[in-house]
Amino acid sequence: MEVGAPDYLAGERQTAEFDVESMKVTWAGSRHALEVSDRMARLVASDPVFRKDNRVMLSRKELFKNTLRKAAHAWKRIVELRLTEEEASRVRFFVDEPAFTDLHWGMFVPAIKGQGTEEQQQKWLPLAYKMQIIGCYAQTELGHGSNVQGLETTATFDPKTDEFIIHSPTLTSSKWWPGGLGKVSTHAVAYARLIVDGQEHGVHGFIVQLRSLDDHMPLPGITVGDIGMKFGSGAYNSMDNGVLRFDNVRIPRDQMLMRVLQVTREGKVIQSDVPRQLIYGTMVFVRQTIVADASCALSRAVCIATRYSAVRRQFGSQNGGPETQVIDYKTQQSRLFPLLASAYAFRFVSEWLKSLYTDVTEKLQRGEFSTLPEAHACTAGLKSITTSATADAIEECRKLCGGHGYLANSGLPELFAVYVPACTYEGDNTVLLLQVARFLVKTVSQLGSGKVPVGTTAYMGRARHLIQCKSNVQSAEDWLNPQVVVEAFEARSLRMSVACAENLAKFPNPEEGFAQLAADLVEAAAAHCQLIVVTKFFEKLQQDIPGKGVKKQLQILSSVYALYILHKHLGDFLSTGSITPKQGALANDQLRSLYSKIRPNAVALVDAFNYTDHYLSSVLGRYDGNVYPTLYEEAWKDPLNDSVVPDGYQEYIRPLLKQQIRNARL
Ligand SMILES: CCCCCCCCCC/C=C\C/C=C/C(=O)SCCNC(=O)CCNC(=O)[C@H](O)C(C)(C)COP(=O)(O)OP(=O)(O)OC[C@H]1O[C@@H](n2cnc3c(N)ncnc32)[C@H](O)[C@@H]1OP(=O)(O)O
Ligand SMILES: Cc1cc2nc3c(=O)[nH]c(=O)nc-3n(C[C@H](O)[C@H](O)[C@H](O)COP(=O)(O)OP(=O)(O)OC[C@H]3O[C@@H](n4cnc5c(N)ncnc54)[C@H](O)[C@@H]3O)c2cc1C
Repeated sequence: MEVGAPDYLAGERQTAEFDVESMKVTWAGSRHALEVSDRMARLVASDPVFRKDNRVMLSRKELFKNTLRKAAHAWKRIVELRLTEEEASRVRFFVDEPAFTDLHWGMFVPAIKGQGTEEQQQKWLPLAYKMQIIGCYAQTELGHGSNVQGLETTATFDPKTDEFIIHSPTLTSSKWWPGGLGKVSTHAVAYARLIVDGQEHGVHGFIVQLRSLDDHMPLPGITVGDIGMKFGSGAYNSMDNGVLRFDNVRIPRDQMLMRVLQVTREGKVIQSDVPRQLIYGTMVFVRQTIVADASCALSRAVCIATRYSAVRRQFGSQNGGPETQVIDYKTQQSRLFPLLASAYAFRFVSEWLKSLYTDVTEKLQRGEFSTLPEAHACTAGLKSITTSATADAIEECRKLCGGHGYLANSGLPELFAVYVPACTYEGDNTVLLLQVARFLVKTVSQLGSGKVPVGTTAYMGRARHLIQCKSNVQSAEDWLNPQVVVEAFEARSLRMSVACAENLAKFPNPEEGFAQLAADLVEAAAAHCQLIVVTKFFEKLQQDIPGKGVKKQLQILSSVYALYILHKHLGDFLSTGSITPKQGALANDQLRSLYSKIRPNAVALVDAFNYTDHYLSSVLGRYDGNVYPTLYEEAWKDPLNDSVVPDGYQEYIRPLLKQQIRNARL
């Protein structure tokens, strides 16, 4: 905010009962992370090239070219200022425009790192790091996305020339969706069925050059282009999601990513001791980053809706005084505050997930693979529940802002349009929950075998207790005890998984049973993932959290998150007998009283996200709360208002009006 400018939300900020600067550190993860983030946000906000308020007005071609300009400018600044990897990734984050660079840094580079041998990494990574080649991740095809084993593209080894022949045998085998592919990438990690000596060896990744490094023309045998406009204006249309066909394209043998499986010069196929699932490793990496991204998108929407709810007034004027701030309505609070709590919950679970991922990666480097299934289940499940909740929440925030939320300059419509595909990409959310369900059912089925469940399923080791325990909540206050809450969540989750396992056992064919019970399995998987989020929030509070009143606020938010989920899924808790109807009602009483505790802190709790007005790009979410004059000014900037009488008046409006006059005379 400019120095000396009026702050219409100052009163809201004065009621805060905690130190906002300390909360900013907790949200960012460390003082260092906050400092870097803050500096990069300001760098981007102060650079006119990164302007984004005109995005929805641009045609697809203009939007795309502008995105290229921004990406090139960002890279120039990164090089000129010698930014670290951490700083560079924050710059890309604050530029806030889906672009080919997301896939280059987010998937192409990680795929080579995770699936390439040492030599392959040494050859390709320096080129990618300097952006002398630009890559994408070409897995999905027109006919298959979720079913990776169903991909049709082939990679046939030719021992005569020591090459692979990459081919798209059918229309449905055309690669379809990869971001950055349509117009920019020079290379792809393309996934194809490996065929050696007539034998199939599953799907593997191959580095394929697509375009000339001299004139950007597609290489012989490559047909490539953009798949067309997507949902919304602006939004994800800055990305060139692409289509790609291979017509017997030859690549050297050493361009197959060979960490998991090697093909020798003689055409021998050698399986290393690395499990084949590592081919899916890039998806595990990205799913983990998507959970962090959910907390960003959600906190952004909540920041807009909270500030605007404090500015907006409707009804309730007493003796000509001001009307009631809509944030004071209990209904507004019961819709908004759980979303605020969810933003914090997702932030902390993403922190934990990142540490789990780092730990598993280190173990994989040492040849220890036992924790891979849990990493897969956690990343898949948390990606699923956090993106679904965030997509719903952005739309709820739009509604919380009433009519003005529907204006493009509220920032919410575009945020929604950019965000919703997160429920689909990197694995459709239902398909991913079914993966979690498989993991849970397997864990339950091994309970009697003496195998002790560990990690996030450790609670299943107490199945005997959890299957029959009764919650001893007797007052609303009791619901503030994390142990009581966690036990109710554990009982619900365990009982749902056990019920699924028991029902599955009734089917002679387990796969048929799995298919029939899929809807129940998805619910059991979601319950397990919600337990993880609740537990990790409470565990965060065990840490030393400095700053006046910060821990207290987080305790309130953790209880709000847990009790909101309990309220939303009360049916599960009751039908599994994990709590009684009376206890459910007490949880609701507690929730109401927690909302009152959040109210004086709400604006400060969203200030703690430390978002610049540039990043928020929302008139309603402005830091200073100066909403109405800005809305009024912005309206006049619309191209329709360039002329008082619109284009088309002479052709279409005037004749109509004249005709009415003639009709009236008749
Ligand atoms: C540096 C900056 C970072 C910034 C990041 C930027 C991010 C940018 C985001 C950009 C936005 C969009 C990009 C989008 C990209 C994409 O969408 S890429 C394509 C993604 N596609 C998918 O996600 C497909 C989903 N399908 C699958 O994952 C699999 O096909 C599925 C798991 C559903 C099934 O696979 P099958 O091989 O058939 O497996 P199955 O037989 O069921 O299971 C076998 C066995 O393997 C285990 N398993 C499955 N997956 C994994 C895994 N990933 N890791 C480990 N283990 C896995 C499974 O549990 C089974 O185990 P079991 O013990 O035998 O039961
Ligand atoms: C914006 C965007 C960016 C993308 N970027 C990339 C990229 O860079 N690279 C890339 O390779 N791909 C990319 N993709 C593709 C993406 O990964 C796939 O679309 C995604 O994995 C879903 O697969 P699908 O489209 O085949 O959906 P489908 O599997 O066809 O899903 C359709 C419906 O069927 C249901 N369904 C499917 N299988 C089952 C099952 N077994 N049981 C129950 N229900 C089922 C789903 O729940 C869904 O409701 C992108 C997609 C989008 C939207």
